[in-house]
Amino acid sequence: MATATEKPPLNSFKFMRRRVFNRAFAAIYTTAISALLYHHALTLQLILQQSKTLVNISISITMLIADFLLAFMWFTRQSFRMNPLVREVIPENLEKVIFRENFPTLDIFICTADPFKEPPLTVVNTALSVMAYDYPTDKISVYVSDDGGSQLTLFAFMEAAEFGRHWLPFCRENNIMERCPDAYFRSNCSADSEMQNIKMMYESMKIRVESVMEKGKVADEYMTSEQEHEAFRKWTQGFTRQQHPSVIQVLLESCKDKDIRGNSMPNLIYLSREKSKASPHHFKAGALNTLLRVSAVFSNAPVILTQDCDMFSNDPWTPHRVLCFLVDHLNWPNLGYIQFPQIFHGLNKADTYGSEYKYLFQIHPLGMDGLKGPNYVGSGCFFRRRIFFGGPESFVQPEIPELSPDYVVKQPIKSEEILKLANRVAGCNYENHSNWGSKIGFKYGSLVEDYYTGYRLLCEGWQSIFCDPKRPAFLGDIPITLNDVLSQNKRWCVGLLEVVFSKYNPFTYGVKAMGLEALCFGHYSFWPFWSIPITIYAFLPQLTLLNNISIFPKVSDPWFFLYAFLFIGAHVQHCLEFILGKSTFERWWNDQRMWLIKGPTSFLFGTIEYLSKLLGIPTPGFHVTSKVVDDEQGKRYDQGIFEFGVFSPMFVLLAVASTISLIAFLGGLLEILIREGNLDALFIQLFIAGFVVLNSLPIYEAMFLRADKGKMPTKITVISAFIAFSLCIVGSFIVKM
Ligand SMILES: O=c1ccn([C@@H]2O[C@H](COP(=O)(O)OP(=O)(O)O[C@H]3O[C@H](CO)[C@@H](O)[C@H](O)[C@H]3O)[C@@H](O)[C@H]2O)c(=O)[nH]1
Ligand SMILES: [Mn+2]
Repeated sequence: MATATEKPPLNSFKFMRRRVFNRAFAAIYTTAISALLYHHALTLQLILQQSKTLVNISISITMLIADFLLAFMWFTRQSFRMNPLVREVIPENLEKVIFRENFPTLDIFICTADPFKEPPLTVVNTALSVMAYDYPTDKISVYVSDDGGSQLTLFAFMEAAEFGRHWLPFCRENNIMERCPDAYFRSNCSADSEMQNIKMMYESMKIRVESVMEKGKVADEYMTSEQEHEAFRKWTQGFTRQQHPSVIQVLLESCKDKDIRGNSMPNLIYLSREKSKASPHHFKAGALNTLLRVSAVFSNAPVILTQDCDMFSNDPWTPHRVLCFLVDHLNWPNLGYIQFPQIFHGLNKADTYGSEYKYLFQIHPLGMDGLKGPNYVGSGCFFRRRIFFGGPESFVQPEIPELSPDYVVKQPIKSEEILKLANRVAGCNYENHSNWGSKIGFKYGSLVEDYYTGYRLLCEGWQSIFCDPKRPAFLGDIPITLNDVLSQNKRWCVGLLEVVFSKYNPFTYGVKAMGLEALCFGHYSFWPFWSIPITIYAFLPQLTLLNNISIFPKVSDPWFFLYAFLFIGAHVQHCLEFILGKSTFERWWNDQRMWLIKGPTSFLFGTIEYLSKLLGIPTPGFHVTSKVVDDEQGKRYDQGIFEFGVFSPMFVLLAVASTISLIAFLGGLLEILIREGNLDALFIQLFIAGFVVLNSLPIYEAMFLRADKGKMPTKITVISAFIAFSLCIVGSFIVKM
């Protein structure tokens, strides 16, 4: 073992050169924005002096509001650009610094919530991929939280425990990188008999799980031991997803269960916390807090990984990379978590729905890493257990000593006493009158529990680190229909607004606690507000264009160049950032298109849903994203065809906005070409309408040209065309008032 002085390095970082450019550009752009606001003030003054009509005044004020909000969002976004840094880890050096026997134990949490939206086989694959980490197996404990309370999921895990005994040694002996069985078998085929053998085992597990799924329950013939019968007896008549006792099943016990080579297996524990309609369960945050407690009782590892059920491990060395930061304790006494990016497999070439969320998951975290650290994104994040119990200097003691992060578990996990305690802390009333969700554990109060928890932890004084290795550490599923994408985004918006309107608002509370970093969180929290400028820009320039009212500077006016610079500058910078982040022009185009689409849909409807919730109108809460792929939809997705198909009120507004732009663009062109209208004065409006039309091409196609199941439902096309024409008529009446 190397001595302290000659310890080889485990990690390094460097600030990105582009921060210099970012800062210079930010200075120039700030000047331009100030000029824009000044121009707005001038216009408004002029209008008031000329005592024009109420309509003119309202138009000016509305455009001012839109531009002000865009400017504000731009301003907060610069926080990500001031100090980006990249890190590197050298896991090859790890075992020169710390012996394998001294690696800390690791508790891995996997959350699932619905066997029909999250197929148990997917969850099982995720679990197997992390059980097979290149890490001392007796130091790993995998906990599966099943909020769906489904015997189907438990059954799949019983099968997985058996299959794992073959899979783990197979991966180890063949030094396989893809330790998620499904991903491995999809990309490898060989005639090698060992591989054929294990593939057959996997297939037979798959068949068993799928046939149980089809039947909807686990029939007696599938239960092999008395222990299994015992476990499934919990599913009595009155057992429903919303109301049932806790189910905790130890499927593998590291000190007893061995793989086929005689090496120990990791602990594998199935948990479905108690649910009752009478007590709130706080969705995923509640599930994670139960996992924190139950895992404390069984193994209480100092390091925790949280994982969504569809995010499998793509690199067995990930824990090594994490340790490269964690063993460096002295440098980072306040280091609380290490976040890996969410990266997705199965994206189509163009990334039609911008599902990569390049900024959210890959570009912005680099910027935050140069400040206090990246936000927590719900999956692929390694925590120190201690972080959940108060700030670095202010430890908060949990109500029972067994849950304390420094408590040492003394009994075997299947002992009567331990199981009893585990069931107690998984009870739905356990958290009543306690600090869970406020001072201890994952924080309650927002549907984006990841964003909110990360934010609060950094406010408490913890730091975090972003680790983005070349080979993605995890790969996840993406929603492949527009409705799923927008519903997910809408849920996020509701959660973000819950934070904006709480006492922890990033611009007030956050700025005091963490300075510049708070603007990053503030920027995200204001996402739903984007609906205001985008919706204004989707309607106002178009409706005024149709009525020959000019609302922007003429092309011959020097102020025109300011508008041109602001538009081109922002778009070119985004596009460059995208391409430098190893993406393509096409993906950038779709990303900006999705941003426009979200304006009058998810951003706006998220805001409405939040307001309804305030008024006590029931809302869907945490609507889990479906991970099941319909074959036809999958095909269309691969071809890059937009998927509408269902009747969603969000689509109505989207179709109205696109139709109005089309009418305005064609009307404007006619006016200018045939009647020699004033191109000089109307150019910007014509350009905006044209830009929306260009972005809306797939929407027109879905409304008017397609016949497949994914087209815009005819009902929506008719309703929205009717609304669009009515709006045009009403608009022309109003301006003539
Ligand atoms: O009551 C619930 C609801 C959800 N989940 C789990 O939470 C995870 C995320 O749910 P999903 O429907 O996939 O949401 P997404 O919007 O795709 O997830 C992103 O956004 C969430 C916050 O809204 C984060 O929790 C996730 O980590 C992040 O990937 C899944 O594993 C679910 O099983 C639960 O355990 N209990
Ligand atoms: Mn997800």
